[in-house]
Amino acid sequence: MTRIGVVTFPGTLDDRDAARAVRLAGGEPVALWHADADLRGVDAVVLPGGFSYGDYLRAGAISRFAPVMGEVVEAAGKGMPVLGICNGFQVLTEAHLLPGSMIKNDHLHFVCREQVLSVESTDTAWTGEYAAGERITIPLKNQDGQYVADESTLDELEGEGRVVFRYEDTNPNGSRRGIAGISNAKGNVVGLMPHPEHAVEAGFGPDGARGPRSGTDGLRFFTSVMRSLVS
Ligand SMILES: NC(=O)CC[C@H](N)C(=O)O
Repeated sequence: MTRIGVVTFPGTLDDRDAARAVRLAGGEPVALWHADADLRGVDAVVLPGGFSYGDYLRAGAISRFAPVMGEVVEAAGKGMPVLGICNGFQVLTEAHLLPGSMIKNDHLHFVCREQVLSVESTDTAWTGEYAAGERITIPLKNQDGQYVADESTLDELEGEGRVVFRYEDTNPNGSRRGIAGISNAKGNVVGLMPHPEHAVEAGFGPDGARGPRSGTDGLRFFTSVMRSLVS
């Protein structure tokens, strides 16, 4: 069975939902602690959402120095799939596994909504089971969700097909070019602000009466990575 590590930092709050998403997708979740010095032989890693180290200094800025992150950076460099969700995305930018930064939402308020995204790239370890251009609805909840990078970095991301998700219908936080998620050049590392792990079970995720898969648009992140590991 595919073993997917879920990292808990002090202040993480979505680790249990991430572990549950892994289980519902057919994988085995493995709890990793921020102070761990090894990844316990996992096949992939999820950095979940929350307020690691209280978002002090800057969201993700302290977590980046946690012992487990040294292992995650090394494994990611060797091609291990890594997914950063919300605070996890913030950690990935702070750790320089992904370019750019997350700053306060442009309206300066916390945002909590069901967010429509377009899947712009299916060429990553975490999105292979989506259709290019597909619209999905998953929850978004954060205060530091505005993705920023300089123009040349944004052009490079667009040119290399590394914009993985874009906000649809509305830009909820002022992110440059409506970017909701990006990948590294190899496509094994993906970060996004909205939360796929909160939309994995019918009746609990965003509903919207959109048919039989309603509320489960996030599940294919986790089935995609398992498929990418066996193929
Ligand atoms: N949901 C989350 O992971 C929150 C992320 C981060 N602490 C923020 O508020 O921006």
